[in-house]
Amino acid sequence: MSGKVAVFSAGSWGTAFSIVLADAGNDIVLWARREELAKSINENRENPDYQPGIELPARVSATHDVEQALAGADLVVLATPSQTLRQNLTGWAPYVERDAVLVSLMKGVELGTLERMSEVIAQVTGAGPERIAVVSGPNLSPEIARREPAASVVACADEDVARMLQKRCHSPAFRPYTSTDVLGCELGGAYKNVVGLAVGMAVGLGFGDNTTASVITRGLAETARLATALGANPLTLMGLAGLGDLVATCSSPLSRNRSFGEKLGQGMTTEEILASTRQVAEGAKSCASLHELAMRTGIDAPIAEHVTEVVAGQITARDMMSSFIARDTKAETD
Ligand SMILES: NC(=O)C1=CN([C@@H]2O[C@H](COP(=O)(O)OP(=O)(O)OC[C@H]3O[C@@H](n4cnc5c(N)ncnc54)[C@H](O)[C@@H]3O)[C@@H](O)[C@H]2O)C=CC1
Ligand SMILES: O=C(CO)COP(=O)(O)O
Repeated sequence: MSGKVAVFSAGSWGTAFSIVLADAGNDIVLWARREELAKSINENRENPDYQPGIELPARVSATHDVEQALAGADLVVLATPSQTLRQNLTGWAPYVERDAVLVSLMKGVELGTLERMSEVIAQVTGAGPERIAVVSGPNLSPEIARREPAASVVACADEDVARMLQKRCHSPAFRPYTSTDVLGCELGGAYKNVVGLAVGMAVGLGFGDNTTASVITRGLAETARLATALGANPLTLMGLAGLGDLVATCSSPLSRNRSFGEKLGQGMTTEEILASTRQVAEGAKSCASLHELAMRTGIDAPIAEHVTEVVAGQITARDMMSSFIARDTKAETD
């Protein structure tokens, strides 16, 4: 099964996932925000800004023209920073083919509205749940771009659509599993970034594996508590889009969220860290929306709460770790 796929945009994950889709037999048009980047990708077969040193397959071409990217595409893959999706998609939506399936690769929750990316897509495009899908799993983009073996979850409320997407992105190095739990996959993906920040802070403070394993495990408990309260299948959180992604993010120096946390742990401020990178660390924004979502749902979320405070400069990473230990004691399963 193959066809034309439009990928928005040519950042780290959009570029790496284009390689997966091309290896699976699709023709990809990769939209780049900057015209000169699109030109450079077409001329040099490489995205020097986001996946340097990786040769792009012949099936991948780039454009800065939205209409050209979307014409005839039956799959539209969205990989912008989460907080920019609504505004961007509002401009792109008029050119999306009527029956195209919109696929979110994003791992964030919108500030203010507290909406997941699939909800933003539904509102902006009017697409029904059978046209909205999510891909989420332990997929650090530099490893995917190098075609190192990895698995992931493709979720859509309509199982037939999930199966179609599974076929469209099953490549020799990338193994997708289907799910109908869109909410569970999205919350797993967004929450692991926040836990990755907390783990990074512990690493930056010089703490070892007991500390990081404790934060990872309690992070998974916190994620599952909120996601299941909102209707997720608990097994999703034990799978690739939950535990799998949490392990990859929290253990890898390639993770931008973990690295961001590490710098906070070493004493840098959020502003200093943001000024030092062009890539997005979604957890630095979604910590606040997830904390608010947890409060609104009546769920205890100390990791999201404290990470939000550290990112906002209200407490230090060391304060956060002390507070985790000093909290009222309780049963593990409460
Ligand atoms: N990089 C990775 O390993 C993975 C990333 N993701 C998720 O994919 C999403 C995108 O992440 P990355 O590609 O890694 O980010 P990135 O920072 O590498 O690239 C972001 C892309 O969005 C564009 N962009 C930035 N601000 C924009 C704006 N205001 N309007 C339009 N375009 C804008 C940039 O030009 C760039 O093409 C995030 O939600 C991230 O959590 C998910 C799985 C893996
Ligand atoms: O989502 C990811 C891996 O699955 C990428 O993590 P970072 O955004 O922290 O780099």
